[in-house]
Amino acid sequence: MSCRKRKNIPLLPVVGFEVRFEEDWPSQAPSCYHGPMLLFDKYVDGRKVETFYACSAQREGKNCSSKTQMPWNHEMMSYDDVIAIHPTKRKFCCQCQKFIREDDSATHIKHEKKTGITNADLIKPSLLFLTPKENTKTNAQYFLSHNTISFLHSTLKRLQISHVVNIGMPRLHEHIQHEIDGTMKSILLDIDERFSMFWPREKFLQFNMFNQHFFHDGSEEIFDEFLQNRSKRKNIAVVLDPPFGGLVDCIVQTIKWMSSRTMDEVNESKKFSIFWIFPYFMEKRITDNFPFMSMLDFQVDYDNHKKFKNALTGRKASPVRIFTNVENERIVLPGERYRFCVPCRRYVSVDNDHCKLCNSCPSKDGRKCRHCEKCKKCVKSSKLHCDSCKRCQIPSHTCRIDDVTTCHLCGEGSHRRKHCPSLGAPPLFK
Ligand SMILES: C[S@+](CC[C@H](N)C(=O)[O-])C[C@H]1O[C@@H](n2cnc3c(N)ncnc32)[C@H](O)[C@@H]1O
Ligand SMILES: [Zn+2]
Ligand SMILES: [Zn+2]
Ligand SMILES: [Zn+2]
Ligand SMILES: [Zn+2]
Ligand SMILES: [Zn+2]
Ligand SMILES: [Zn+2]
Repeated sequence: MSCRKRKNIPLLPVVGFEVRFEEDWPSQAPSCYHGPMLLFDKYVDGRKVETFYACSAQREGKNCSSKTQMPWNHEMMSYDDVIAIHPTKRKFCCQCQKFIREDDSATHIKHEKKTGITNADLIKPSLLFLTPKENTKTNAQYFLSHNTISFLHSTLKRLQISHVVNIGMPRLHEHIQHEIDGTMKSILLDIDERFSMFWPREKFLQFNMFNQHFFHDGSEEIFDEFLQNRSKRKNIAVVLDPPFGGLVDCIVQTIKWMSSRTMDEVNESKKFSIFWIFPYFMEKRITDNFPFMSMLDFQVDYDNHKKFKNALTGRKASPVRIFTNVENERIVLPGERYRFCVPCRRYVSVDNDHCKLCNSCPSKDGRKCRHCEKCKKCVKSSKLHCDSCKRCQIPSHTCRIDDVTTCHLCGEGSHRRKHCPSLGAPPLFK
């Protein structure tokens, strides 16, 4: 194949940020409303140019304006307040996203409201009440589809999990609460304070997963009580669905922190099952930190995420996967879209053909692969081998001397370091 050669393309500086966890962090760090700030190193073309503290939650970087409590927090009723009101008298203002007190009705006269709210309704906040905060970079609040939730739930059941820590996973938490037998216990850790109107403190703690900060006194004790092995044996799982713009290193820290909190009497950190929802192209970043984790072929989808739809619906295939430390052969991927690969000992997508030469089912993005003799590995079937680039490329590519189209952070070819999702840039299909 011949390729167009273009030289002298001006190269833009490659800017990147890395978070640094010092020994004495967080005690030395300044704080904002979201807890201790993170220490960032800024790199331009691989050279460190600046070191600064920034808010851990607001991915807009340094400009966290929320030094104190959000003003409307004070007006929000607590779960205890809500539950004390008779169901026929409960009123929720959809526009203001809060329950209304009798004497405050006038303010909301023109707003859309829900009334006659039963206790059964209250355990479905994300399904019935809350408008996803999807536009703010801080929240990236997309709710997982029913299909994905059922898969996660049946997997937890099959693994005989007794206690589930849901970090940024409101839908799964709700789903577990619906269980009739109620044998599985679950707690939600999320930064969205609106959940405190729907759950008692034993079931919801306002928490920042990027710096392990709890927003209210007494939360740590509640969390430890949930985790720790008293007399009964607990089989714990942590399920995380972080905003994709979040930093991998911070989530890694949070998992290590969880591990240190599950110490049992003999001072040994108890093993727990991890399910971390993240895009497939972050695989290397995750497995570099946690070599014991692997990526499932299951495609995760969201209800309100226009870009990440299930392949079955004919819309764009989801790039979102689940990373886990559980042996893959114990996780049964459901339905006709998946099959069990005997040599790989794991379930894979039916399109992910086993390659005898690579000895794996190599597809990452759900699309078919082809083995390239020259590259000595499987590549996306849409690519052809380019002799100038010495690797397989899309046919329309431009050969370049420097491989500037590969991201230095995650190694993915679709963006540069500057646009890497791990740095807070909107990640996909730009
Ligand atoms: C379920 S959504 C999933 C978003 C999806 N991974 C994406 O980026 O498109 C993320 C959840 O995490 C919560 N969340 C966002 N930032 C958080 C933080 N710093 N700490 C804890 N929870 C957070 C949101 O409120 C939301 O419920
Ligand atoms: Zn902040
Ligand atoms: Zn209102
Ligand atoms: Zn295979
Ligand atoms: Zn191959
Ligand atoms: Zn090739
Ligand atoms: Zn080329």
